Amino acid sequence: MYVYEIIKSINDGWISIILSQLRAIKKVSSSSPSSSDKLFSKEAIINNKMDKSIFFSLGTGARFNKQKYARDVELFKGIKSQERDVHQASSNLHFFGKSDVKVEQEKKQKEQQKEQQKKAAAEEEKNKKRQREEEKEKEEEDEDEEDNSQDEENSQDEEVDDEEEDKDDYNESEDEDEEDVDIFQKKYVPTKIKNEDDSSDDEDDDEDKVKKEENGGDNNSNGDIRTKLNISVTGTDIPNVIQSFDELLEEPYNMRQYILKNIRAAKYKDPSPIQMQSIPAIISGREVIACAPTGSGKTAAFSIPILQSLHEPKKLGFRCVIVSPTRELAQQIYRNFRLFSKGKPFKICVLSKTVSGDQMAPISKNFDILITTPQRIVNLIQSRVVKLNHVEHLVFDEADKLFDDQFLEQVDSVINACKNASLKIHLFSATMNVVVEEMARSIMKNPIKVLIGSQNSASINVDQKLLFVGKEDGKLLALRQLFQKGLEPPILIFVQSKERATELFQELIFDNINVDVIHSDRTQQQRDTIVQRFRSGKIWVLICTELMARGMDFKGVNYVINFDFPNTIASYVHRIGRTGRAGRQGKAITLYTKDDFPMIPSISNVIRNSGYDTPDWMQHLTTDKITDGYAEDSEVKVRRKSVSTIPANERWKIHVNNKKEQTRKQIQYGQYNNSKNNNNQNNNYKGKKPNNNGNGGNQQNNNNNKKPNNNHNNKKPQQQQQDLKKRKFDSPKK
Ligand SMILES: Nc1ncnc2c1ncn2[C@@H]1O[C@H](COP(=O)(O)OP(=O)(O)OP(=O)(O)O)[C@@H](O)[C@H]1O
Repeated sequence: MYVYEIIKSINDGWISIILSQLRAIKKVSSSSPSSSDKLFSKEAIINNKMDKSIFFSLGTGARFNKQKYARDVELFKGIKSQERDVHQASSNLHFFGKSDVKVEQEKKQKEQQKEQQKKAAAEEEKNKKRQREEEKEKEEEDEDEEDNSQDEENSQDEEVDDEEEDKDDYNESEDEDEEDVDIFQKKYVPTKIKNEDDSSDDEDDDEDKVKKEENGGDNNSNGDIRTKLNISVTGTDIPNVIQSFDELLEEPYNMRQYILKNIRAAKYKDPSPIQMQSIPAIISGREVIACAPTGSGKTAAFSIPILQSLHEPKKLGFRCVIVSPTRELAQQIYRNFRLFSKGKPFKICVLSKTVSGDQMAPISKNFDILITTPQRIVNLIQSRVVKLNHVEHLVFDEADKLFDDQFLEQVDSVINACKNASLKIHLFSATMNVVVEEMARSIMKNPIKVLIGSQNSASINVDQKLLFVGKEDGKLLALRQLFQKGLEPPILIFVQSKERATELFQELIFDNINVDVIHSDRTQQQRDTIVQRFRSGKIWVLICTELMARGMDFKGVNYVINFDFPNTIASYVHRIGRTGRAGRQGKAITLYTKDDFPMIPSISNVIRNSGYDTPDWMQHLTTDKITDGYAEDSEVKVRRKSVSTIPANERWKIHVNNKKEQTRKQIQYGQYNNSKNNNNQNNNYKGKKPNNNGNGGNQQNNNNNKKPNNNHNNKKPQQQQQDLKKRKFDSPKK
């Protein structure tokens, strides 16, 4: 061993070290005369007793006296060829020294090994912890079981009704997995393309700089992640982002096992950027203003941490209130809470018109979580049926809409009714404006603002196109042409008003399109049925108003068509956000006429900011009334000519003749019986390509069922016609 140290020392020219090594040899030799030999003996190597470090110490360029040490070389060669295991032992040894690269590789390998060992130990520790937690959970569950069965008996009809939908939720998640949808965080929001005239952008940038400074800069690893994923945060003492849901099991979050189990069951692999920052913030007891693109998982970003923070069901009365602008969205949020609270008997309720104050009064104390529209809760507050003294979390989903004039007074009443000193207020939306934010900040305590991407931007997953159709009459023609080219359902078509929705429905139903219409004049039951049928693929094309623009999470919508141009930028962003959700791709086509020119520059800007192209002239269009789409007076309401083209009775005749013709053709080609046998499949578009006959791929479907696919399905044609006329007559009352 010492011989090699000496060689190395010679090589390095360190005489003094040589002397000391020689002294050492002398010492060793005197104590054990043959020790030097032993070091290189076959046995020593076989038993791997040799101190390998000696070989590692020979660096590149060590001039080894091969002649002198030929014996050792031969010995090594011999051992390599003779002994397999020795071969292995000796393979770690580099007799003739190693290149720097090899040394480096060795080092890295060692480090990796160490790292792996460390990870394995950590993993083991984690598993142990998980096991302990699970055991604890099990004990808790056993305790809860008694409560649970009692709670089930008391639970609201609504909850039972929604059981079916809950199942759908899980199925939908599985679909998602099948498609292998990429997690959202891998996507990056493209760099904002600046409009020279857009001074507000510059202001935003300045503001961003200030925010980053407030946030202590982006120099740490958290800062890197935030920068990479376009997460901007403002506020003080901002908790770190989480990069996996598993991190929530650890300190300081100590997430309950059952929640994580539910997250896994929902097939959420990784948190989305808004979840990465909002979940730790809310669990840490902070108030949050969250602004993130449509379909980026905001609902889970508040429901998961709130469930963790509520800890256990308590019969104190509502401890969490979620306010949403529409009943449909409230139902959806309710399902989300149910999904993540499975296994814990939290009592969750959605307030609807059918739940009267009398019904609510005796049971309100049993509930933990309330999801409601503003008017419903205000009614109960005013009639003193519910008390909100114990509310710990108050969430305004679609906050900018709720803080709008339409709801502001009601929102104010709700805030005033929440008297708990430790109340936390949270605001969530894909769009936010300065006025709302300022208003909210005045009632919030040291909130953290989380912004994903740039404010008020459209989802980058939606391919957006603007389509000029000349005059109002051109819209229907353009729509029919689009259908003829083949649009893959499900499709959402947005129009400006209930009346226009009905008119368009009446046009399309006679084109044999599997279409239905939803707006606020339809009954609650009709609305529920339509939403469910659209979700399950029984309706392929859904005509709707702003009622469906915000929050609705219909998985897999392929197209959003803005038949009527949206009135505001926020409306545009939310409408087209019904597609391209959870990392999927979607398409949006917006029809426009000359009347819509005032909104073109700002919408064109939004499209460009999300990474899609628009013609240059749109940026420079000057009209009498250019708007920025956010100020109260900026809403552009265009008076539009009726959608209807021909009188209803004429349309009916055409429809009946078409039907007859189609049936005749099918019988002629022997398709009728075959398609009848496939009746069940026809209710679902999944896996089918649209045909090119202008009916959205539903010709067979309609024929087989012998009825149009709308809510008149079970009625006779004459009855349908009467209903249609009645509806047309009824609908103008707003
Ligand atoms: N971490 C995740 N992994 C996979 N899917 C997720 C994750 N978080 C949420 N989702 C799914 O993404 C979809 C959109 O979520 P959500 O409805 O909460 O979006 P949103 O941001 O509230 O959209 P909007 O602004 O339109 O209301 C849902 O189907 C939800 O199940």
